[in-house]
Order: sequence, then structure tokens, then C-alpha cells
Amino acid sequence: MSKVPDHEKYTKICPGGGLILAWQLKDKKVLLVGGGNVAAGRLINVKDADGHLTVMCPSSGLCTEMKYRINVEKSVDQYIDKSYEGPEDIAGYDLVLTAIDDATTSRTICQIARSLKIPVNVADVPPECDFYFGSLIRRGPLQIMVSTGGKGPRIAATTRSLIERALPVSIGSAIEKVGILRAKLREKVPEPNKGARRMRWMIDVCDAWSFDELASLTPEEMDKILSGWEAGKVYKPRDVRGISVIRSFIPSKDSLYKSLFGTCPVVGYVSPWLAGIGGAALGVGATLAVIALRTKYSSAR
Ligand SMILES: C[C@@]1(CC(=O)O)c2cc3[nH]c(cc4nc(cc5[nH]c(cc(n2)[C@H]1CCC(=O)O)[C@@](C)(CC(=O)O)[C@@H]5CCC(=O)O)C(CC(=O)O)=C4CCC(=O)O)c(CCC(=O)O)c3CC(=O)O
Ligand SMILES: NC(=O)C1=CN([C@@H]2O[C@H](COP(=O)(O)OP(=O)(O)OC[C@H]3O[C@@H](n4cnc5c(N)ncnc54)[C@H](O)[C@@H]3O)[C@@H](O)[C@H]2O)C=CC1
Repeated sequence: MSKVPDHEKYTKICPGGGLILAWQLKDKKVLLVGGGNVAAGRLINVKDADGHLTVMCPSSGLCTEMKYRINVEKSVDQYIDKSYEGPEDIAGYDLVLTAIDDATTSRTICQIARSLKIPVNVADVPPECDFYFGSLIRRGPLQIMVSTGGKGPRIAATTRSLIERALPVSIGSAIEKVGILRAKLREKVPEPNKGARRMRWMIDVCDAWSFDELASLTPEEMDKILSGWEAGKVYKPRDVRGISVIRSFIPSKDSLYKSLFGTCPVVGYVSPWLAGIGGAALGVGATLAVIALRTKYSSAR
């Protein structure tokens, strides 16, 4: 019997990347220095992660989006109407971000933050970043970040759009529903020593149900699935919903959307359906144009 060598058995280590994490910023104090468009982008990153955000920037420098966020939406927790002045402006924060058009001040802020052991990102200055931002996708609880390790930010953005087009429409709702089902399971089976069995059961449920099917789960259907736990049974969609001949002929919302508007998830070209409809429309248009021109010229002669 051939034995797999150890170096093939285990995941290969590829140094040179960054540590990609989902940093839990809730209630952490974040300082954002600057009020231009780049700062407005950082604001979304921080508030999407429930961070407690302080923006420091003279009001004369705020871009229109930043003014809206501060004055109308009120999504900024604290606004300080002044330029950065010194170390006392930074002390006490958990994270410092700068997006200012002043390289010298940015460098100073970076040095002080590092001396205080506060992680810092200076927009677009890699040596002054303890971490990089990435190109992001958000679908409810799902977050995807594309990083090129600073090599090609534009490529990160194009890769992000490729991934976006490949994602099932129902993926966010499917994850929400799985979250509810997992919480119900933890309530029903709270014992720590049941962890391994709980995890195996959840894996089997997630694998047995498609994203569309999970996304449309009702509370009653969840209870029915959970009722299989004691017997070690994983109810599949047909056990819970029955086999419907009509249902099997109706395309799911996801497949309908994808075939009409989607793109091939592998190579990213427009779907054959859309190309077909578009082609037919172009053909009809061109034929009508030729008929109209011929009519015009033959009546002119
Ligand atoms: C290292 C990093 C540090 C950081 O800022 O965190 C950094 C650094 C630099 N960016 C530069 C330029 C551009 N940045 C973008 C766009 C984005 N840049 C982002 C992140 C990062 N940028 C981090 C690494 C990300 C990674 O791993 O790839 C994104 C992903 C996230 C975000 O910023 O929120 C966001 C896309 C968001 C989206 O659309 O989804 C575009 C394209 C565009 O605007 O369309 C251009 C012009 C094209 C080009 O230059 O390639 C320059 C050169 C400045 C100069 O030449 O003067 C530097 C400095 C350098 O490379 O030395
Ligand atoms: N990621 C990207 O795609 C891009 C990144 N950048 C980088 O990000 C930086 C900011 O870009 P933008 O927002 O477009 O610049 P911007 O010029 O529109 O805004 C700069 C902001 O910084 C504020 N500011 C300047 N000095 C300050 C200080 N000492 N304290 C507090 N606030 C101060 C200004 O009032 C203004 O609100 C640029 O200098 C550049 O390095 C720039 C363009 C694109």
C-alpha cells in the first residue's frame, strides 16, 4: 500500500501573505483622521463592523458624503472639528486610520500609534500600515475580502466583481437561516460534550440543503429538521417538504436570476440565456432597420 509522504499530506505553508481575520470591532474605539472620499470609505468599513468611530478633521475639509454621515445620518459617534495636533489626540484608541493629503503628518501619526502599540493604517502608504484594507463583498452575515498583499489593488477590485457575479443570490439569507438553526440546536443540545456530534449533524444538514432551500426555511421546517436530532436523522428537503412534481419543474429564484442576468461563474461571460435574448433583440432590430431603409429608398426612386 503506498504511503502519502508527510509533505503532501499536510497543507503547504506559503509565507509572504497577511493574516486575514474578521476583527470584532464592536465597542472598540477607532480614530479616523481625515474627512475626504477615502476617509468616507473607511467609515463604512468601521461602522459595518460596529466600531465606535471618532472622526477628526476640520469641517472646512469634509467631503459631502462625510458631512452627510456626520450631520444627517449621524453614524459617526464622535466628531472632532480640528486638525490632528499631537500624541494626546491618539492615546486611548484601539485602532487608528488616516486618510489625509499630508504625508508628513501621516508619518508622525503612524510613529506615535506604533509607539503606543495601537494598530494603524495610513491609506495608500504600505510601510505605514500594520494591516491593509481589501476589496470587500457583503451579503448579510457573509463577508468576503480580496487581498493582493498590496501588489495590485485594482486587480483586487476586479477579482471581487468576478466573485460577486458567481455568488448565489440567496447566500446571505441562507446563512441567516443556518445561524438561527444552529442557535436552536445549541438551545436544544447545550452540553459541551455533545460538540462533536452537534458539529457533524450541522455539517450534514448544511450539505443536504441547497442555499435556496435553506434561505426559504420556515420556523416550522426548522423544528421538523431539529426533531431528527435524537434519532441521529438528518431530514432532507424531500422529507420536510415532500416531493412535488410541480416544484421540481419550477426553476428556483436563484437559477432563474442567474440564467437571465447572471454570468458564468467560472469565466465570467454573460450567460447563454441573456446572450440569446440580447441576440434575438438585436436580430429583430437589425431586420426592422433594413426593412425601413429599403422601404424609404424604394419609395424615393
Ligand atoms: C496596500 C494598500 C494599503 C491600504 O490602503 O490599506 C493600498 C495601497 C495603494 N493603493 C494604491 C492605488 C489604488 N488603490 C485602489 C483601490 C483600492 N485600494 C485598496 C487597498 C489598498 N491599497 C491596500 C492593499 C490592497 C491589496 O491587497 O491589494 C482597496 C482594495 C481597499 C480600500 O482602499 O478600501 C481599494 C479597492 C476597493 C474596491 O474597489 O473594492 C486603486 C483602484 C481604484 O481606485 O479603482 C488604485 C489605483 C490603481 C493602482 O495603483 O493599482 C496605491 C498607489 C498610489 C500611487 O500610485 O500614488 C497604493 C500605494 C502603493 O501601492 O504603494
Ligand atoms: N485608496 C485610493 O483609491 C486612494 C487613496 N488616496 C490616498 O488617501 C489620501 C486621502 O485621499 P482623499 O480622501 O481623496 O483626499 P482629500 O484631499 O479629498 O482629503 C484629505 C482630507 O484630509 C483632511 N486633512 C488634511 N490634513 C489633516 C490633518 N492634519 N488632520 C485632520 N484632517 C486632515 C482634509 O481636511 C481632507 O478632509 C490621499 O492623500 C492618498 O494618499 C487617494 C486617492 C485614491
